[in-house]
Amino acid sequence: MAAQAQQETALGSVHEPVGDSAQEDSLRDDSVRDREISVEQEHLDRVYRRLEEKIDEAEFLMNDAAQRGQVGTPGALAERDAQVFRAGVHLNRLNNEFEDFLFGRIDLLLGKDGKKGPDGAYTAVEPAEGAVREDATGQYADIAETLHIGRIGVLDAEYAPLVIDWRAPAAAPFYRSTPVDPGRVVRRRVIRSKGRKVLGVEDDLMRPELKASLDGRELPVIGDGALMAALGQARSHTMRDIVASIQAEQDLVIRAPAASVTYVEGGPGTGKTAVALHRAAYLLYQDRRRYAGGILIVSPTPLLVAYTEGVLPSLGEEGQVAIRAIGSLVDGVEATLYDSPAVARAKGSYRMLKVLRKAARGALEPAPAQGGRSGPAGRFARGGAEGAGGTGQLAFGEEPGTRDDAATAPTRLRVVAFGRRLELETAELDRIRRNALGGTAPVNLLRPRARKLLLDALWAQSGAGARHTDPELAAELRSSFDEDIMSEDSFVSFLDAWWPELTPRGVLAAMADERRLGRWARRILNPGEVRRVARSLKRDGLSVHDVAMLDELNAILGTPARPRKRRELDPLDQLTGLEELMPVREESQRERAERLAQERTEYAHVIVDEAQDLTPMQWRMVGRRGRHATWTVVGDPAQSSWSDPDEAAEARDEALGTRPRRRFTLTVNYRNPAEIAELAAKVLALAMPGSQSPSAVRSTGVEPRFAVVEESLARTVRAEAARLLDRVDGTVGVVVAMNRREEAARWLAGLGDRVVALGSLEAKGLEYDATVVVSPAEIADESPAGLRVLYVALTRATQQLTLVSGERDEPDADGVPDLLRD
Ligand SMILES: Nc1ncnc2c1ncn2[C@@H]1O[C@H](COP(=O)(O)OP(=O)(O)OP(=O)(O)O)[C@@H](O)[C@H]1O
Repeated sequence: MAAQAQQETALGSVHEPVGDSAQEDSLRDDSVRDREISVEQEHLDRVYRRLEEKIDEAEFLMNDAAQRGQVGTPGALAERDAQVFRAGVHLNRLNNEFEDFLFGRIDLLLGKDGKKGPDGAYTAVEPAEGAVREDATGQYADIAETLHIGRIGVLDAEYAPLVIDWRAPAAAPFYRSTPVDPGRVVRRRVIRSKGRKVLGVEDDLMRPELKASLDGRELPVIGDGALMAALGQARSHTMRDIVASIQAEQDLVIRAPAASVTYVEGGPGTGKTAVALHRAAYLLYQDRRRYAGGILIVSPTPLLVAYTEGVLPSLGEEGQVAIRAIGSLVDGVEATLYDSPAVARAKGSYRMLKVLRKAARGALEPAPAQGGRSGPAGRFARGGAEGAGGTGQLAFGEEPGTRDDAATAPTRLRVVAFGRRLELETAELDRIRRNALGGTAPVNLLRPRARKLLLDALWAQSGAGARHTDPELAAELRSSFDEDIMSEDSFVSFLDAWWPELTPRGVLAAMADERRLGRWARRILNPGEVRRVARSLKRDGLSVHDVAMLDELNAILGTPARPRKRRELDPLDQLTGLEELMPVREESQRERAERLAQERTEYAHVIVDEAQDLTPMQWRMVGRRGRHATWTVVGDPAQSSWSDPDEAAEARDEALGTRPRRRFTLTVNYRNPAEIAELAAKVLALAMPGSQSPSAVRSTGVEPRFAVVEESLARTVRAEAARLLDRVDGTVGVVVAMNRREEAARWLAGLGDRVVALGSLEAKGLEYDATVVVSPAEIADESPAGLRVLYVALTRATQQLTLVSGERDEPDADGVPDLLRD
């Protein structure tokens, strides 16, 4: 398996012909390596000199702009602003991207890149005829062109490229060429540098059969290839970019045209998350104006957001991309709680949509009386307007209900109009409410309709209409009747209390009342589900699934139009000199960008990571943020923790609409060594019989270890975690069933910050040098999707895996739990 993957991923490593003894070989290797490093160092020095010139230019531009500013005509001021802004951006980019921005090189045969393909990469990259020649010893050729690839493009003074931006079409062969399909590339080199110093080079040979020469010398090849070097590195708590070693099948996804939906499936460790992040950077590079509308990346957990959020800045992209956990998609809300599987199932499914629609309308009704106490009826009915004279005097006592608490709604309305006492009783008010709520319009937008129906009823009761047969006179009278009543503060207060503006949180709070929820969920949820959901809504704090419910309620309730706020004074309007302008301009640019990002509710492109986990309700929430967007959806059905994948697929298709799908599959597992991948495949066979696991790209020779609990679970897990900490340089993750999260953190106390405990659902997307998976049976039994969750847990390690089994796992004599035996 591993060998086959190696072939496909261009990992060939061929060294320059060397001498007789091993020692001679190694000396010679070192001197070739040093020579190659100094070649790249020379190039990097040239690039830095050029960058310094560019910085001088940018500074000159800014000073020049400052002088022009003193002229003071409006035209000159506008030009000054524009120049200062451009120069500032330029300077900022140069300063930020100075570190480690040159990372690649390709040496190419003679030939010409063809036209740009639909994905922006060059098509027809075949060598020119005669570029490869043949003699008795085999094929030979000269290197005709060398390109250096980096995080941004740099041109020399004559506009020749010193560095090509990794996203430019000309850089595509750096990623696309493989030994199977090399195009013009003979050697692909990854350059490791820190600041201004080149530290090393790693080469992959794309045409190992070819004897190629560069400037009259045979082309040397150094190292075992960049991919292997990258994969072997210890993991930290943050993800690294893979810009220097993106593989061909991944590059196809990264550069796929943005129109419609790019749909990517692939097993654990195939680089889906990495690819999604690099794709965001690529799309911005391709069409910055289009994506000024923002790119949203939806991630399953805050842990994965924290793990991945450094990648885009390292690729030079930040501002336009928002990475949000699915529980933080609604502004101002951060879900920290997890629901039990049964509650999650009820809250996440389409059934909940029906319940919410009923709740949103039902929340306007007064809550049933509790424990023998009367409902709110009496509290709002206080006669007292009688005799006050005038028109439209309304009387009811006490404070009106708060917006979030429809339970205090009044149940009687008294008003004196045209000298008559008019009164609407509970039954009439209820009838009017039901009438106003007919149809599906958002509840908060129905208030004018409800007000109109109230006035109709009061008018009818007054009998004034019947007394005037002249329709014009009657209409005039009616309109003054309405105006008088509506201008009374007390009528407005009654309306506020009887038809308050409902908030999503208010409705959710109303659903925590089991009796009310029971009414709204009749024949939709079973009584057990009603009880559990209501109980879960009583807790302080929100769960991930509550957030999708809040967002749905927001759409169901609607927001009435509000009077516009006065435009705030722009501080820029107040300033004169450049000294003042610079910091404020900088500040307000950033602030403005942040404000825009906060206010943004729709995006130009939406990327969904771990898409297999979204519930139908979550798909609806995400769908609302990309109604006019193009999409990239990455996921792995075999890792889904949602119990009803068919229902989720239906919701996904609804969110994505009729946009055409372009499908890709990633097939190579870059994370797990073959030894771990093979063990995980056993669980995959149980979880999703017949599905294919990705091929592991490397093997470590270290088999997974099986440990059995002896004295106590806590001790065994702690000892196994400590053992792994000794064996790897980077991180160790201890994955337990969700209900053991807190105790597991205590078991590991004092072992240092290289080790973390996490619940099975939190392990999504993360990776560690080594993992301890605690009681596979517990994880598998947690939910109907438990086996798939276990598959996720087993595929988190880059080097070593230990399984700890308790009694429930029924380990055999070798400690192998029942679930993982052949
Ligand atoms: N081309 C590459 N070069 C170097 N490292 C890579 C490459 N592709 C993937 N990786 C590494 O492989 C690991 C897995 O990648 P990633 O997390 O993106 O996979 P995934 O498909 O999202 O996995 P999962 O489905 O398990 O969450 C990461 O450490 C990533 O950096």
